[in-house]
Amino acid sequence: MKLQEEIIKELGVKPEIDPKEEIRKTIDFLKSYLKKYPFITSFVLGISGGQDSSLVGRLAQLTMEEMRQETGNEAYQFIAVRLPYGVQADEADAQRAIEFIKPDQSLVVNIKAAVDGQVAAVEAAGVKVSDFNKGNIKARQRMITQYAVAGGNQGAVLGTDHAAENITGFFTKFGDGGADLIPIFRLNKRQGKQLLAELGANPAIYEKVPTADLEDGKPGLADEVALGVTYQEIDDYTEGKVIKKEAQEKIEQWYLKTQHKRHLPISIFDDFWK
Ligand SMILES: Nc1ncnc2c1ncn2[C@@H]1O[C@H](COP(=O)(O)OP(=O)(O)OC[C@H]2O[C@@H]([n+]3cccc(C(=O)O)c3)[C@H](O)[C@@H]2O)[C@@H](O)[C@H]1O
Ligand SMILES: Nc1ncnc2c1ncn2[C@@H]1O[C@H](COP(=O)(O)OP(=O)(O)OP(=O)(O)O)[C@@H](O)[C@H]1O
Ligand SMILES: [Mg+2]
Repeated sequence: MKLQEEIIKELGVKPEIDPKEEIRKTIDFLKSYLKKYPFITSFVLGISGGQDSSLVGRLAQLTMEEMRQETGNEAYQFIAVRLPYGVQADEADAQRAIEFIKPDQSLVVNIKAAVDGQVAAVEAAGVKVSDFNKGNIKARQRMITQYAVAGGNQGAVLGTDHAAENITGFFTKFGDGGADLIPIFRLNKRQGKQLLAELGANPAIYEKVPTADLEDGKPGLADEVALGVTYQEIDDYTEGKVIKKEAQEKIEQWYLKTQHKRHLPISIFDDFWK
């Protein structure tokens, strides 16, 4: 099988989707998980103001509303967590996302003291921490925080991993890659936008330039610049289309280099827990 076909099969991407159907499928997936494990009563997710956490956050909120209605159990709650490092330059975008999600609960945990403390401790041991490496520490600190919130709320941590990010391994291993359930795994970036439009999101939410925003020295660095390939090219590739040779090579290089990262969290395609 051609590598492109193998990757598409592994990621489970469809060339075309019905957004309504995918919304239903995602909510049903999350609900069936909660029904299987009734001691989990909350979902926890960091909200950055970007596309992916806006989508997963809203889907999680809708899931909890349906769970409360069906069971009468008010303990079912979605907890949105703002996780700025100091003051977030695009805080207004994060607030716009919170307004769209309408989470049952919304918390703010500033990760700066923890990240700076961790960097200082490692450097005191003689290991220089680059700005890039510190960026991954930020992502892992966000993971630690989300698990702390889940731990205090009988919760599970959601992740925003999706096909257009998973394919290039563009996430921090055990950072934003560390989660319990990844509800939009199988969708590419443009399909995520279709779901947000169907959910009535302000287009500014899904037109925002995707950024990991992890490096102090490169604020708001666009994913597409960091990757050297566009989401349009990645999305086309995951839909089985023929794309420019250089872009194809770049995507496949990223895929092969990051194979070690594609493990663990439970997706809609896992059935061992059913
Ligand atoms: N072949 C291999 N087999 C087993 N393990 C391997 C390995 N190669 C590296 N490793 C391990 O993996 C580590 C490197 O992986 P990792 O720490 O993830 O670091 P790395 O992949 O180098 O960097 C993460 C990338 O993801 C981007 N990111 C992160 C977070 C969020 C977003 C976003 O879009 O929001 C993007 C970030 O900007 C950066 O470009 C190494 O330190 C090593 O421990
Ligand atoms: N500043 C932040 N505050 C809270 N959570 C964050 C923050 N930065 C990153 N995260 C978490 O890490 C995840 C990965 O970041 P990523 O940039 O891939 O997603 P996004 O910001 O939601 O969307 P986009 O990729 O379009 O920027 C986010 O979905 C979110 O859960
Ligand atoms: Mg982002």
